[in-house]
Amino acid sequence: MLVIGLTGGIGTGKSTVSRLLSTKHNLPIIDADVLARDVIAPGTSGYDLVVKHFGADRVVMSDGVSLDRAAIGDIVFKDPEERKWINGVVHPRVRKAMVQQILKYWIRGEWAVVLDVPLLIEAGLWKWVGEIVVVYVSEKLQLQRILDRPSNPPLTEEQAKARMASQMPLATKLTYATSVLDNSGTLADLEVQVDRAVAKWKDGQGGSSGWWWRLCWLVPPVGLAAAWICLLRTWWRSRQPARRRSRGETDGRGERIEMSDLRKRKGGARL
Ligand SMILES: CC(C)(COP(=O)(O)OP(=O)(O)OC[C@H]1O[C@@H](n2cnc3c(N)ncnc32)[C@H](O)[C@@H]1O)[C@@H](O)C(=O)NCCC(=O)NCCS
Ligand SMILES: Nc1ncnc2c1ncn2[C@@H]1O[C@H](COP(=O)(O)OP(=O)(O)OP(=O)(O)O)[C@@H](O)[C@H]1O
Repeated sequence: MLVIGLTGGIGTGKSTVSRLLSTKHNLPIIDADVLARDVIAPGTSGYDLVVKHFGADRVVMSDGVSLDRAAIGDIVFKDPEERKWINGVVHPRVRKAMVQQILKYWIRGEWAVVLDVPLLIEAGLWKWVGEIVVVYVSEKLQLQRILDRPSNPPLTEEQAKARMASQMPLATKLTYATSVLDNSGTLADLEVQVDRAVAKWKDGQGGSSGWWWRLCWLVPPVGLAAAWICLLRTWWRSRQPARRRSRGETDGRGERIEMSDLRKRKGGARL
């Protein structure tokens, strides 16, 4: 089963792409935002921790039970330490729920599953998926779409900018991508790109017969070996010097490669 990691920035169009993948292409979707709500819903250990940490007077609504998500958002998107704290509560629980759902879809014999995770790269989950799809728009359009989106209560420009700033820049996320969906155009433009991406993934899984994923499913040792190869390939691609440089990594190895590139260009002159 191909595990597709779908990511991007807040408001770049991940849910819009998920909807297309689910309704048009029948792919199962695991939505991290939904799981992140479930794991701090009333009655969970996550809820108790959040209420105890932030204080019921700040984050519980007037009904005495429901969490005031806007109030929590105002705290955590302004304060990196508080964001780190809530991530520490939510992320391990979301990861566990995701693994359970992936297993469920694998047992069902699905050929692929989509993980819609806004923080796929930030949280390091990109290492565990076979495809990394980044939904991209410019920062200007991103802000515009967040502000235009119907939400209750609507986000102010300041709140939207605080959320954007709390995430890794989209340009850096692009350097991890195995597929990029440019959502700067119309919904029809996006749909064409989604169709093309699905066709590519299907090809990789054995085309219309799906012989390859069926073999992996029916013979688990083959499936396991294929999964390891797939993870190694994702990891290897991410180590490529060009990708590392473009996301600003300047460790020794990257610098040496740049220097040797320069040497070649200068006809071997000493630098
Ligand atoms: C702070 C909370 C309560 C605000 O809830 P609210 O309903 O207003 O927003 P919602 O959950 O729908 O998130 C909207 C978007 O905000 C961005 N976002 C959410 N949490 C984070 C975070 N910790 N860091 C950066 N961006 C985030 C994502 O792009 C997400 O799609 C909520 O976002 C939360 O619990 N966040 C911490 C857990 C988390 O990281 N969730 C993201 C998926 S794992
Ligand atoms: N191509 C498009 N043209 C116009 N509007 C769009 C397009 N794609 C998405 N939108 C709109 O932009 C807004 C943000 O899209 P969406 O909710 O899919 O983003 P998201 O990445 O899932 O956001 P979040 O990180 O908050 O979950 C929505 O109101 C959506 O309808």
